[in-house]
Amino acid sequence: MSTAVILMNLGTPAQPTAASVRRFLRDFLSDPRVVEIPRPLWLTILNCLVLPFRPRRIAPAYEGIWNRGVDGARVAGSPLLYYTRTQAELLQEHFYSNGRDLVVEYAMTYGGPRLHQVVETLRKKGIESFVVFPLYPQYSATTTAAIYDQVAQIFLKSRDIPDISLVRDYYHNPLYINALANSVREHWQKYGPAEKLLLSFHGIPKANTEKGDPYYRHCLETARLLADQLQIAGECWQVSFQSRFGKAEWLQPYTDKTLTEWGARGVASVDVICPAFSADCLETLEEISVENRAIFLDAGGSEYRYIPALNLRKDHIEALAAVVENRLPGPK
Ligand SMILES: C=CC1=C(C)c2cc3[nH]c(cc4nc(cc5[nH]c(cc1n2)c(C)c5CCC(=O)O)C(CCC(=O)O)=C4C)c(C)c3C=C
Ligand SMILES: [Fe+2]
Ligand SMILES: [Fe+2]
Repeated sequence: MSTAVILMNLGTPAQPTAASVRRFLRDFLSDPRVVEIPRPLWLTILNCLVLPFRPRRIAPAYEGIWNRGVDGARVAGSPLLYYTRTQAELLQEHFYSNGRDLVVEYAMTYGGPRLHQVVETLRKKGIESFVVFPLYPQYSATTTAAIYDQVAQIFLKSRDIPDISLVRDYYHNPLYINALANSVREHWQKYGPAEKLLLSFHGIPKANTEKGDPYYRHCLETARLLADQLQIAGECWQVSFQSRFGKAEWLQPYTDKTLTEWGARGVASVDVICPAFSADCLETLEEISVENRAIFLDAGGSEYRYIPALNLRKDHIEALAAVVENRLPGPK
């Protein structure tokens, strides 16, 4: 039976323009998995307060990262799209060279390419079995479950549903933790370790955790496993949460507040890693590498270094391959 792996990530605007960002945000923020405020109220806020203003504010930030990957490397268009597409190509090469007859494609939850289009094209090519792989190591209903919903929606009216396997999470996968640890060690070899290592995860509303979303627990477990592997003392590292949106309380401690406190308290140098992002994107290349750097330096810090996402690292592609292999029938 021919099998396809579909790597999935969040999605990104088609262009770094206000019109394009508006289209993307409308699609993304209309998903009830992403914002759980009661529908009529949220749609009013979205249409009257968010979509008329946020795209114009965010478009310049997208402009700033467009065609530029980590360390200023030239990439085509949106870094998130570039890294996801190239991850799919590298994973395809990995399987070819290991004699595995698997097709690897990619899709985005919002924007494009859409999952339903990718699935349709693959089915026309005779694919009968799918591994849908959200590139979110830590499960959250706001991200991973949104992809499960799309899979269910695609086959809602089908009689003959193909074999589908969905990867729920890989926050404690040893190869993923190992790739993170290697990336930190290589960074330390280049620059020497900073006084503190900040593990900044994308936030979600605190209420989601209270209602049972395991994301917070998954983040803490990834952090503990990484710190164990790096053998760093408790006072040298901390978890924080970035990218909050709206007025409600999100998971704490917040990344920007933590950096302000550290700068003011005399912490001179900090390394920042973002383990929830499998690819560099707006939230790492702009929010972490530019905005939060300025916050730390303004607060009194002197050295701020961002450790890139795992992106196209060989050990990352091998970790993704291992997660896929676990989903396939046959000897492991
Ligand atoms: C409104 C609520 C949001 C939740 C909940 C949320 C969860 C969440 N997001 C990611 C990963 C990414 N988010 C990205 C951008 C982004 N996220 C939100 C809002 C929420 N995210 C917005 C509004 C945006 C767009 C930018 C902005 O307007 O500020 C991205 C980057 C996209 C890109 O184009 O580069 C990623 C990736 C995770 C992992 C997560 C929950 C665990
Ligand atoms: Fe987000
Ligand atoms: Fe952000």
